[in-house]
Amino acid sequence: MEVSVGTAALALALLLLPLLYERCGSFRFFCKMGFYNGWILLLALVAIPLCALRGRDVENMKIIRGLMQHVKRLYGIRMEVRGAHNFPPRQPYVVVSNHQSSLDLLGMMEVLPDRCVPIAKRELLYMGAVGVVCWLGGIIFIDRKRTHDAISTMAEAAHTMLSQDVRVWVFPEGTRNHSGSMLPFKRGAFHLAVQAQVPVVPIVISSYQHFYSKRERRFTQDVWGTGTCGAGG
Ligand SMILES: CCCCCC/C=C\CCCCCCCCCC(=O)SCCNC(=O)CCNC(=O)[C@H](O)C(C)(C)COP(=O)(O)OP(=O)(O)OC[C@H]1O[C@@H](n2cnc3c(N)ncnc32)[C@H](O)[C@@H]1OP(=O)(O)O
Ligand SMILES: CCCCCCCC/C=C\CCCCCCCC(=O)OC[C@@H](O)COP(=O)(O)O
Repeated sequence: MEVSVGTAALALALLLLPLLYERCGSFRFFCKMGFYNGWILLLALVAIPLCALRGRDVENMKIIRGLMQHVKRLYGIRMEVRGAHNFPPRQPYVVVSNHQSSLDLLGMMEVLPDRCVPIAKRELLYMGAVGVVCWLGGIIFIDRKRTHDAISTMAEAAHTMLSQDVRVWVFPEGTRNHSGSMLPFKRGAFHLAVQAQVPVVPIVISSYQHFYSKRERRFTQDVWGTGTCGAGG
C-alpha cells in the first residue's frame, strides 16, 4: 500500500499536536481561546432559533445565560459568587463592573440577574451569529466614537429601564483592561443611574491573572470569584 507524502505529513502533524498542546503554553493558550470563541459561535447558532421565537426581548437573556453556564466547566474553572443577596430584589438598577477580557462573559453569566442587559460596543453586532444573539437578547449597543449618539442611546435606556423594568450592566472602564488596576471610569453609567433615579450596584470580577494572561499567553485552570459589593443609591 502506498502512502503519499502529504498523508504521512498530516498523520505526523496529528500525532504531534497533543504533544505540542502538552508542552507548549502558548499553543495551549491559542487552542483554548480558539475553542472558546468557536464554542460560543456554535452556542449562538443554537440560541438564534430559540430566541427568535420571542424576537428582540430581554427575556432571551435567560436562554443565553442558560446556554453559557456550562462553559466554565469545559475549562475546569470553579466560580465563587459572594454577596449575590445585595442585588435589589424588585427594582431596576445599573450594574457597574470591571472588565478584564472576553472571559468576563463567564462571570457575567454566573450572576446575571433576570431582565438585565449589558451595554456593548456596536462592533459586537457585526460578529455574525454572536451579534444576532446579542441583538435578540436586547443588548444595548453604543457607538463609542460618537459620544452624542451614545448619550442618546443611554437616555433611551434610562426610559426603558423604568417603563419595562430592565436592569442594565455597564463596564464603566469602557474597554477591556487586564493590567491589574482600574482605568478611569467613563461617566455614562452614572448619568444613566441619575437619569433613571435607580441605584448603582458595583460588581467585582476578581483578577484571573493567576490562571489567565493574554500577554504571557497563559491559560491554566483555577478558582475564580465574582462579588457584588453592596448597593448604593
Ligand atoms: C448562547 C450563546 C450566546 C453567545 C453569544 C453572546 C454571548 C453573550 C452575550 C452577552 C454578552 C455581551 C457582553 C458584551 C460586553 C461588551 C462590553 C463592551 O462592549 S465594553 C465597551 C462599551 N461600553 C461602554 O463604553 C460603556 C461605558 N462608557 C460610557 O459610559 C461612556 O461614558 C460613553 C460611551 C457614554 C461616552 O464615552 P466618552 O465620550 O468616551 O466618555 P465620557 O468622558 O464618559 O463622556 C463625555 C461627556 O459626555 C457626558 N456623558 C456621558 N454619558 C452621558 C449620559 N448618559 N448623559 C449625559 N451626559 C453624558 C460626560 O459626563 C462627559 O461630559 P463632561 O462634561 O466631561 O462630564
Ligand atoms: C461575519 C463575521 C463573523 C465573525 C465571527 C466572530 C466569532 C467570534 C465568536 C465568539 C466571540 C465570543 C466573545 C464575544 C463577546 C466578547 C465581549 C467582549 O469582551 O467585547 C469586548 C468589549 O467588551 C470591549 O472591547 P475593546 O476591549 O474596547 O476592544
